[in-house]
Amino acid sequence: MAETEDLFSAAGAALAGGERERAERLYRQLLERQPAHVAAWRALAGLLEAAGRMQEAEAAEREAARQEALPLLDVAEGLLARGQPGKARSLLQRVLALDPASERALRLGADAARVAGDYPAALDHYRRLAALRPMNPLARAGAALFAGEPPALHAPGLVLPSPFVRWTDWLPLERRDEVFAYALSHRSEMADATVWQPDGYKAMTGVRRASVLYEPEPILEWFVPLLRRSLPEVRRRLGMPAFEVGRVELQLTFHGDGGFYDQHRDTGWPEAPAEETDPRRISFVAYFARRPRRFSGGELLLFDTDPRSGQALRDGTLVEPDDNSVVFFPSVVLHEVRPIRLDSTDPADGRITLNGWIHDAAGRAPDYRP
Ligand SMILES: O=C(O)CCC(=O)C(=O)O
Ligand SMILES: [Fe+2]
Repeated sequence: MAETEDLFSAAGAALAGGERERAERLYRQLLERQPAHVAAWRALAGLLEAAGRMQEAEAAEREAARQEALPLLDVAEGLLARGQPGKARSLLQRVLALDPASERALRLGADAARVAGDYPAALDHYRRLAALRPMNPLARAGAALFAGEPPALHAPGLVLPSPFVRWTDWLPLERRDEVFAYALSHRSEMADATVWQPDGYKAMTGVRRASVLYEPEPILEWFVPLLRRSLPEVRRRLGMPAFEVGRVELQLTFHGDGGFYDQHRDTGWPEAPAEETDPRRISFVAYFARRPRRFSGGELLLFDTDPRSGQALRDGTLVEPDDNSVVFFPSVVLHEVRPIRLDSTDPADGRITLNGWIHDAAGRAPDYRP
């Protein structure tokens, strides 16, 4: 280190003494030893510019910016891993201002935007990555997903954002109001939500806290046909092969203050018997809430999954539980409901969903993995 600083001073002195060639040689020597020396790159860039060697000067300036951005990328990645996407995003904006071609900043920026539920920003980052690396599978998959297009490619083995389809302002308003009113008038009939255990379904408040009303008849009648009509488009965008639709499970679910559902997949938690959940292909959740929402939290998180281990690698994509929005995702995708905070006991202030699963009539274990 001391040696490089000596070189830096010597180069500066040479420059001040008008010995441009010697200064250049010294800066280059220094940078060979310490390529991360931002000030040396900048000094070299200035020297080259003064000599009219514009292309070389620009290259040195770009390298200075790239080297300045590198440590910020590590910090941003750490912030993201510690659940601070907001801070990570502002840092990454700085990095991209310095070095617009930083693939790592674009990847991290897309991750940070996804986990903040900012899909337009995620799309923008994937598109910029795709412009730099047109064949990069992550760039192509991310750009297609957030543009609402079918998956661009089949890339088994890669960790890609889990596919989903989300629509806002989904139901006609009368239908939206009908569900909301039905949920409120049947609130007292809802039972504690359960999860599967080897000795049967159990309420386990350390894993899931919610109330459920199974198969709400008057809603089923029109809701299930509506789902069926949406299915071709949903399947297309999930890149899911056609299957013969079997049963559709439907439930009305309520989350109040403290409600949540830990990480799980709807095809079994941690391992449900095949006959219980194997036929589930597509999970759907339609959200109902007061506008503006009175509760905070309660977002759905779709994890990025390592296809080899089946474990969640990253928080993935956040889905806001906006009133009258709906989300569809493959039932094999790992997900969770983040804790809900609410300082009211009025059920109308809570998080109401119509959620369930579309079955494959053949009922086999899924041959589809996202
Ligand atoms: O309420 C949600 O957003 C998801 C619910 C869920 O994961 C489930 O019921 O299996
Ligand atoms: Fe689920």
